[in-house]
Amino acid sequence: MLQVDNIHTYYGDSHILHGVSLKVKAGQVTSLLGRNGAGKTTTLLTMMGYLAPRQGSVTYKGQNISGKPAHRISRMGLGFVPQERGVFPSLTVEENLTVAARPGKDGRWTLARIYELFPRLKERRTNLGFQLSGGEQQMVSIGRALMLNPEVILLDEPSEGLAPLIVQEIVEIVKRLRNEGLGVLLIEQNLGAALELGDVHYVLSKGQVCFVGDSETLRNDEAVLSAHLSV
Ligand SMILES: Nc1ncnc2c1ncn2[C@@H]1O[C@H](COP(=O)(O)OP(=O)(O)OP(=O)(O)O)[C@@H](O)[C@H]1O
Repeated sequence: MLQVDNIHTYYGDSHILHGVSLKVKAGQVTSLLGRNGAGKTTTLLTMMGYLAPRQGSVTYKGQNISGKPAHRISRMGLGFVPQERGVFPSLTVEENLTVAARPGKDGRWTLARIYELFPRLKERRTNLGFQLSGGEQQMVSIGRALMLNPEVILLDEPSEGLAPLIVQEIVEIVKRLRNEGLGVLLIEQNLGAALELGDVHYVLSKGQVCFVGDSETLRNDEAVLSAHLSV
């Protein structure tokens, strides 16, 4: 569905991604792991069109999307939940959710369905962005991406800084999205959550993929766990 082939991405003269390739399939969670600075966020930003790869390509449903502007890529069906969450502080929860909403082909995600997925957001729908907890902000950020009716959703460290109970809530939400047939690409520092969720894991090191495999294979690969995942 979404495929990255041999991308090389730079920040100015700094060569960050050295030939990263990966695939995101519908109805699966693809996890992207690796130490700080390994290139995970850079990979997502390249896929979403915020950075243009100097070499290689990003293909979505057979179409080369590398170098297309981010707003067009998002309109094609790629939802993005950035690490910094991007909640507008002076808008209400409901305004944050609807500000960029757009019906998809089958208009599946509506405000009512987002509130069913996140009952807490319904309770807080008139609260302003700056009044929300970290977990609630993360829910708004995921809900807002869903309101664009994506077929693939890219999540950059959704559990970062959240209490364990909220992390578990986010894990359950990601499972539901996968079960609804979305393709999910997940950057996750919480290895337990990543192992629970990931159908396939890619481990990045210095801008290159150094491991691809399922949770069981990763759990048993002590060399990769200790060298690249601080376990
Ligand atoms: N705007 C930028 N300008 C220059 N270098 C950058 C920029 N953003 C990131 N980098 C560098 O690119 C490398 C990869 O960063 P990236 O954010 O992709 O890593 P990451 O694996 O997502 O790690 P983290 O968990 O810290 O976000 C790092 O060495 C980082 O210092």
